[in-house]
Amino acid sequence: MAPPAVLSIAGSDSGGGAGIQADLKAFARCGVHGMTAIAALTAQNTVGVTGVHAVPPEFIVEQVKTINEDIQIAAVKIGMLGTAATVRAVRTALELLDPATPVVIDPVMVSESGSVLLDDEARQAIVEELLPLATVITPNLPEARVLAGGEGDTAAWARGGDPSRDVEDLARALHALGPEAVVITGGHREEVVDVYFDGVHFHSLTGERHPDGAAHGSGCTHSSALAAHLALGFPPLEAARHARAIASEAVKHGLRDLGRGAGPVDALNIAVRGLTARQPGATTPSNPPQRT
Ligand SMILES: Nc1ncnc2c1ncn2[C@@H]1O[C@H](COP(=O)(O)OP(=O)(O)OP(=O)(O)O)[C@@H](O)[C@H]1O
Ligand SMILES: Cc1ncc(CO)c(N)n1
Repeated sequence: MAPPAVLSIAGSDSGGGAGIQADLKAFARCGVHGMTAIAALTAQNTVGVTGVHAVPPEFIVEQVKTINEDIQIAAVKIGMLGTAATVRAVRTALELLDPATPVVIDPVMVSESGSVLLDDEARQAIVEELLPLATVITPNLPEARVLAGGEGDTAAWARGGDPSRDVEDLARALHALGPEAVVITGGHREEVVDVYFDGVHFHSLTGERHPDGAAHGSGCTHSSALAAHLALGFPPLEAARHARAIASEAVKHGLRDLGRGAGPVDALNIAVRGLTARQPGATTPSNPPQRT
């Protein structure tokens, strides 16, 4: 039987650390088939983002429509969108799907390197058009502060929003915007604790902190792993626990030395697997693929 197929609607990170590229690695890590509708292109490396190129809204819808005509979409993860026109296209695309499809929204605003990835009109459009359709939303703490209305613009992210609101207060405010559950991720806190709120109960999702890891793409990995676990049939709280553990492990194995800036997470532990393959005596494929 084919594994569940999970769709990421998100931006491309040309450096391979975050965005669609991280999502596909997280899907593979979780044992689901990954599919993509690319919503924006970034020219990006570990140091920063030098350019963003929007995808025509009709083509975002077409990517989702074409997948949906052929393959059963078991869950959707939504990442970087960039503009309000893109947000509206994603809303149109979601309306094509079975309404029971779980939707995880990672409201990406700023890259690890500090570049703004969402304009202010788009932030408002996410609140109005997408959050009410979400099964789970996964803002980090500064994104939660901005979405909950403590600050007027996305650039406020860099200032950390309004620090006077505690995490539970923020989770309540975000839940009131319509998602079934809220996970405020903890990568930006002293203790890396993800806070889960389903409208009734709070849960603290704890685990080790890896201060020496590499965290570019941790949020993308987390939201994709969460969507994958919903597709695999886990209830949202359990899916959030697995997602925290997988993101944390990906940070621990992160490729610190890859570039000059914030190194990417490594959900597949590629570095170690590469070393293993280069060990003397390691098995080589008996039938290597032929170049044609
Ligand atoms: N240093 C760390 N050690 C362990 N787990 C971590 C660490 N940093 C982040 N995580 C985990 O990674 C997940 C993503 O959290 P984070 O708050 O870093 O997202 P983000 O800021 O959106 O990420 P991104 O860098 O992609 O923008 C969470 O489950 C968080 O607990
Ligand atoms: C494309 C893309 N999506 C998300 C993030 C957030 O890490 C990023 N830096 N780039």
